[in-house]
Amino acid sequence: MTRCTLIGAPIDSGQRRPGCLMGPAAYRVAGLAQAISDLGHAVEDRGDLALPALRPARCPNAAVHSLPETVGWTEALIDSVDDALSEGTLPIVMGGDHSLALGSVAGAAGFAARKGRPLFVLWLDAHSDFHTPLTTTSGNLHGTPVAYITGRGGFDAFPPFPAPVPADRVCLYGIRSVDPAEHAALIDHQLIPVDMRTLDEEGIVAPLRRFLARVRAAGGMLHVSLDVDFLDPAIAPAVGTTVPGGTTFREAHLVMEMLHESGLVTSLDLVELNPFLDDRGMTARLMVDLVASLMGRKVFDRPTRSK
Ligand SMILES: NC(=[NH2+])NCCC[C@H](N)C(=O)O
Ligand SMILES: [Mn+2]
Ligand SMILES: [Mn+2]
Repeated sequence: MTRCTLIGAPIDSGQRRPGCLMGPAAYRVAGLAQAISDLGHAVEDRGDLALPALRPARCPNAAVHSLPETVGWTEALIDSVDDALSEGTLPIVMGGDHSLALGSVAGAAGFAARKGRPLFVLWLDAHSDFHTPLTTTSGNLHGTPVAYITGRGGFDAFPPFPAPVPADRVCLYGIRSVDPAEHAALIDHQLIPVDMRTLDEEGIVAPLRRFLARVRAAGGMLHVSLDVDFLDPAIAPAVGTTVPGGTTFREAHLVMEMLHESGLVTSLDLVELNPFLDDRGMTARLMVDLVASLMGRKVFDRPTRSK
């Protein structure tokens, strides 16, 4: 039995297409808490975070937008994720765009540092999100958390990242859209993504097994950040940054089932769901279903619907 804390993060400011702020509501409507408690776990929904009073923040890159909001959300998430971990629970952050991971991973990193445990990050995404505020050309800060997590510069407006995560403890999984500046920086940091080509060749299991073995051997904590666009847009249309060629239903579930069996996951983000773009809730429901697999639902536990 795991105790889970649901944290609503109604955040839209990391990109330009409105709708992600409805994410937490969609997860509640799709029955996230029930799906987890049906598996025998305890769940507490803390409701939605509020944006703290904004302080001015500036960035030399004129493309960057919504910096004060993003800094504010980052601060709120650092505290709520750290609190949930300190209470011995598994925080599940219901986003909200991926900029929320600036705060959720920083909160997990602060906690891990106090416990003297290494933090590992599994980034399930079509994108590497490795821009800094200085290199992004879209100006959308949801494309930057992996740079913040690994301690790259350019985040002067943000709280200093507690104990930056070395690049070799970050596993980018399912990647198939990387901007030129990100690509150069990935090479620089020797951060080799497990891209879709690799998954095509090796299968979804082997690279994940290798990573999880390293987390276990190090006695690490594991933060999982699940971006809706990790999934193929055919099965998960409710996202503003679709890229064809994503993971299938079974590949994604297999990842979640392996994560469950590993027993290593200590915090989780659900990001980029834009319910405004959904098709009768199919993406929200799939995300809830994936969380259920992560929390212990087995492949046999599926009902057959007649008609
Ligand atoms: N979390 C995401 N969906 N990120 C998409 C980022 C796309 C692109 N690399 C950008 O920086 O604008
Ligand atoms: Mn992302
Ligand atoms: Mn993405």
